[in-house]
Amino acid sequence: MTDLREDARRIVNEAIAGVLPNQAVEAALADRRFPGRVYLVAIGKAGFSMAQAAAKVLGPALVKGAVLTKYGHAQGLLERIEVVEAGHPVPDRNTLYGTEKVLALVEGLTATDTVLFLVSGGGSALFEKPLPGVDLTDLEKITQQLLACGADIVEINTIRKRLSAVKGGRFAHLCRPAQVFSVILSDVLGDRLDSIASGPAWPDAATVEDALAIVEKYKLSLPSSLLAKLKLETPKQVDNVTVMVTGSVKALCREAAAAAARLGYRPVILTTQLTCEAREGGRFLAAIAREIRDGGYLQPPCAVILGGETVVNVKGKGKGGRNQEFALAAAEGIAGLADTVVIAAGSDGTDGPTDAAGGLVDGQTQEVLLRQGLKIGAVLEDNDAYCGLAACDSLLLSGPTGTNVNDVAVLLCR
Ligand SMILES: O=C(O)C(=O)CO
Repeated sequence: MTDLREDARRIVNEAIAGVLPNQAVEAALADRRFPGRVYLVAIGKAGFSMAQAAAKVLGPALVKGAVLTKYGHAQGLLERIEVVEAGHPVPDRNTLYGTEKVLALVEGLTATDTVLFLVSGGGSALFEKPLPGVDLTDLEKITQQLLACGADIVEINTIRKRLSAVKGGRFAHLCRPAQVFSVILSDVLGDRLDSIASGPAWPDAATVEDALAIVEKYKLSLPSSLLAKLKLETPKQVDNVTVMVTGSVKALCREAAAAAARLGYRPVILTTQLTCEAREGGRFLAAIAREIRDGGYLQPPCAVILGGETVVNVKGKGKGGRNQEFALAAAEGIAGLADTVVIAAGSDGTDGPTDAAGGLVDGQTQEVLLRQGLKIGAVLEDNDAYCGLAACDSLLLSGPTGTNVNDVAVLLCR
């Protein structure tokens, strides 16, 4: 009989392999002919693999390009394409440097030129030029507040768009008169094009009122200069863009279900739209495990799959990410159960500001931590899931995967 933990790893690895963007980008470009010169811009955590796939299809038709991706996400050099790594989730100097490179690339194009714009999640932090009057320190401070307050990605990006000269449709305007052909790997539930990477080439659906309501809801502290920027309307029309969306958390969950079935588990995808507090998600999945062990709901061997993007309200000083909090909370809920594991992973391989993708726990995890004097409740209170999971050898350390379509959690019962 195979090891339950190994099965969980395998299911997640195979699910991620099934949503790598390479094939989708190749398919999107295979029969497409662009009339004039083609310039490539790829932003986001999957930027390198998307650019690599596109360059392979375009061959000599590609004049030049730029990739802006997160530190550690470049996988080598690409001919005629400059690769810049930068800060994520908080933008840094390299973000601004890389963005200037991109803007130089699209300056002075003609109406027959095409900007092939490859977009993946993470692009908001990696592609940024602040509006005049906003500086990098302002962006760092507001990003940190937004990430810690429990706002979801649509809310976070509603604010980001209003402080930026490239987000919320403004990049598409800067490419004019060239046409923009955009291939988008979605990491936003419902595939909202104005939210994925803050929609550099899509009109902003949010209004000034929406932005101010978010400031009020989360009691964000902003200097009056930034508040004034939030009151400026973003472009509501973009007329030089064609978009193809590829990949999503739904596909990730379907791949996980198929991988589980191959290993002999009965798979059930419970939802692909989980957006609650991460630890609540973990507790919920643990409650389902208990139900299964009580003889209800599903017969083992089974795999219960959740997909989505949970949030964390950061109150402590520890280190972690939403998938790590999810897994650790689940460990408390499944404590003492035999033949039960929970794995929670970000498909990009980097959960929160850490080098871990998530966590993998079982019915013994809580006991192992208690023997070291660590109580799961206290670790979660300090938002220190990384250290908690490290202490019981339960971190997932895959490294960057080359894709980014949000998160998956799997409960395996045998
Ligand atoms: O805005 C971003 O960068 C995200 O990760 C969501 O697409």
